[in-house]
Amino acid sequence: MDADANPDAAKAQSRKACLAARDGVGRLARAAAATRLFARLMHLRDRTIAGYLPIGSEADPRGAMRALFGANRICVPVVTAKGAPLRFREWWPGCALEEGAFGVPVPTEGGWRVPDLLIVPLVGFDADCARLGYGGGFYDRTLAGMGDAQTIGFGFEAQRLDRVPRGPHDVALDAVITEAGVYHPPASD
Ligand SMILES: Nc1nc2c(c(=O)[nH]1)N(C=O)[C@@H](CNc1ccc(C(=O)N[C@@H](CCC(=O)O)C(=O)O)cc1)CN2
Ligand SMILES: Nc1ncnc2c1ncn2[C@@H]1O[C@H](COP(=O)(O)OP(=O)(O)OP(=O)(O)O)[C@@H](O)[C@H]1O
Repeated sequence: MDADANPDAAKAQSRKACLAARDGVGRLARAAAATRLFARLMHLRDRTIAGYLPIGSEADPRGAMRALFGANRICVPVVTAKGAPLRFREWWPGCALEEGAFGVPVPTEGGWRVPDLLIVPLVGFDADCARLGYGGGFYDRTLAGMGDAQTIGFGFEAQRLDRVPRGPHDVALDAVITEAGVYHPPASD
């Protein structure tokens, strides 16, 4: 099968494999990934940074979110409607949360923010920084409308595919951080 000709079917297959691999990631790799994310972002000041509140076996960015809070504004994604871009609500350490769409925790109060940097959860990725998500298209729709915001995928080596099947809407990330290092997309020129 030509994966790019039928990306939705190819993605569904890859998604299962990536989620199973992610479920198997151990504590050491999880701690190492979190440390790398923090090391990469700790210099930031006066930014509006979208983190996320992890579900299932996702890499946990909350340590970096807590550390970045204070010198930066932190927000997290909220699904407001199917087929709509995500919106981002202010988050702070210990803020009250409730269960939102798809079982994702969301803050109960706080203003809406427009992030200039997004830490993006991954189901899978490849070395060119193509991303595979849960399949709702939420991040693709969101990033399509965000202009020059910086995007950093966060996950584990176990989630790396040889090549993520490309769909017409897919937006490549500016970097992917895992426990092993940082990936950047190939230069476009
Ligand atoms: N932590 C986190 N927050 C996020 C996302 C995400 O991927 N991760 N999203 C990214 O778009 C949006 C929520 N969209 C989602 C769309 C589908 C599923 C989903 O299919 N979940 C699986 C099982 C989840 C698990 O691992 O426990 C399911 O419902 O079967 C999850 C989130 C916004 N917030
Ligand atoms: N910008 C967009 N406009 C319209 N449809 C889109 C857009 N982005 C994605 N879609 C559609 O949404 C569906 C899911 O897309 P895709 O499989 O790429 O999601 P994903 O990136 O894995 O998931 P997510 O972004 O929610 O984590 C596809 O059918 C795709 O065509």
